[in-house]
Amino acid sequence: MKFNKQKSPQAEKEFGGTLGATCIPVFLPLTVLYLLCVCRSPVASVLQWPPVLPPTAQLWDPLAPVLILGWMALQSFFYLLPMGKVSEGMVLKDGSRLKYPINGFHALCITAVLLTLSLWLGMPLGYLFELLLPLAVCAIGVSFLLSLYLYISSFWAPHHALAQGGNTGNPLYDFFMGRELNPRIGSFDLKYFCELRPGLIGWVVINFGMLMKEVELRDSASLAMILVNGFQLLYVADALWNEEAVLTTMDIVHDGFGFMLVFGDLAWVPFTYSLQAAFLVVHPQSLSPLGATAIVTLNVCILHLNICAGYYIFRKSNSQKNQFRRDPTHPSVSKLETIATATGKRLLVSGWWGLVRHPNYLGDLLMALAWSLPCGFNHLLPYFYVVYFTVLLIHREARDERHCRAKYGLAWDSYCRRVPYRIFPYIY
Ligand SMILES: NC(=O)C1=CN([C@@H]2O[C@H](COP(=O)(O)OP(=O)(O)OC[C@H]3O[C@@H](n4cnc5c(N)ncnc54)[C@H](OP(=O)(O)O)[C@@H]3O)[C@@H](O)[C@H]2O)C=CC1
Ligand SMILES: CC(C)=CCC[C@@H](C)[C@H]1CC=C2C3=C(CC[C@@]21C)[C@@]1(C)CC[C@H](O)C(C)(C)[C@@H]1CC3
Repeated sequence: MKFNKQKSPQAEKEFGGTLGATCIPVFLPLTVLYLLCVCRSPVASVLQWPPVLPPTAQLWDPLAPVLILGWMALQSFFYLLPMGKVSEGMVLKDGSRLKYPINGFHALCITAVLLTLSLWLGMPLGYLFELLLPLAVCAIGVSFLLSLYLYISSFWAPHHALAQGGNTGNPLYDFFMGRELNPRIGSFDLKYFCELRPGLIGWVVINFGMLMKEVELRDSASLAMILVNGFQLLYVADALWNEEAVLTTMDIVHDGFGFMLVFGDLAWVPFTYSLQAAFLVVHPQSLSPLGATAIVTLNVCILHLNICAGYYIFRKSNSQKNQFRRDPTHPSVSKLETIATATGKRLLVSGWWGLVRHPNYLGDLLMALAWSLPCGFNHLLPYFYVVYFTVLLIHREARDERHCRAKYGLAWDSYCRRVPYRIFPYIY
């Protein structure tokens, strides 16, 4: 294959352009380490000054690289096992479609069996709490190395395999955004694998490790810890159960595979999304009889908020769009009102996608809130996820809006007139 230095015509750079692409890879890894330190400090205040810094000895453990590389190898092995069906992705620029194994849920189940077995063999899973910082350091290191490999190898990819946004010719920006859309080693799809396997399953394993640490320290798991573990396990199991739907998301269809996604998948998700569980290990929510009644009532409300409101909206809207994009004639979506676009694709303007322009973000945000509430109201740290996620989704919605306006032009404008609110009905 020949060396490809061709650039795509690029209107405007995203994420703050070259400056953003230079600062974010420094700032975000430090944020992960900082949050992990804050969460185990007694005060657990993100606003604490001077900030809590870890002694260098706490950043490294020789076990960490073994665990991270072993984990990646184990999940790659599950990915390659001939289990589950094979599905096709969306049509690519050259008219072809890639094939993807749909066996993520199998991988989660086998991981659960292995975890149970290791518990039975007496492995101290609670030790993951002590290892969090060195594991995060290694995951960050792996993210940099993998992104570098992806950047270099993308020069051998054919021009039609490059992502629209990540080949501007500016090395820092392209390294950050990702040049190639679907980098593969043989039939092994690196982006699809990283998006759903090592980080997402790693997140629930870390959560479970925090639960075991709590059992070690206080002989039983708290209600708050059980709720956080349960909600987040539901989220991850749902993502893997509906794995096929990820093939119509922005990450797979539009974004290149560069540092932003690699680091997001391998380091950011497992180590910041598990902050609530790690926080609860050091900051248990004490329960007086009155407090217990209030907490149980609150938790019933949280359960409803998470499962009935958040999860329902999130799942239904994602599945509706996925079904529509795969087969608009399917009985579950064929009666929905749509508008035509010049590209031949249609846009849904009724059903969930007629409520707001991103109903799936609304559901996701409601769930995010439900994950933090069990941690009480005395600290900001457990609410980090809600704050970060709101910012991420508002920014993501704006990016998607720009892409869709460029793709669909006037049809997108008429969709916006029909469905004026972006995420929150009557608010935003
Ligand atoms: N937990 C986390 O950290 C994160 C979770 N998420 C979740 O991932 C899920 C996927 O999100 P994301 O990939 O951002 O975006 P979407 O899955 O919403 O995909 C956006 C695309 O959907 C298509 N689309 C938009 N409107 C319509 C319509 N009316 N009718 C038909 N198709 C439409 C367009 O693509 P086209 O027309 O080309 O098909 C658009 O580019 C969401 O639930 C989100 O909450 C996202 C980011 C982080
Ligand atoms: C701050 C930073 C580095 C941001 C990078 C963003 C990534 C963390 C997220 C971009 C899109 C994501 C998705 C999920 C996880 C977070 C990232 C990678 C997702 C896999 C979570 C589970 C959901 O069910 C999902 C499959 C819909 C979702 C897809 C998008």
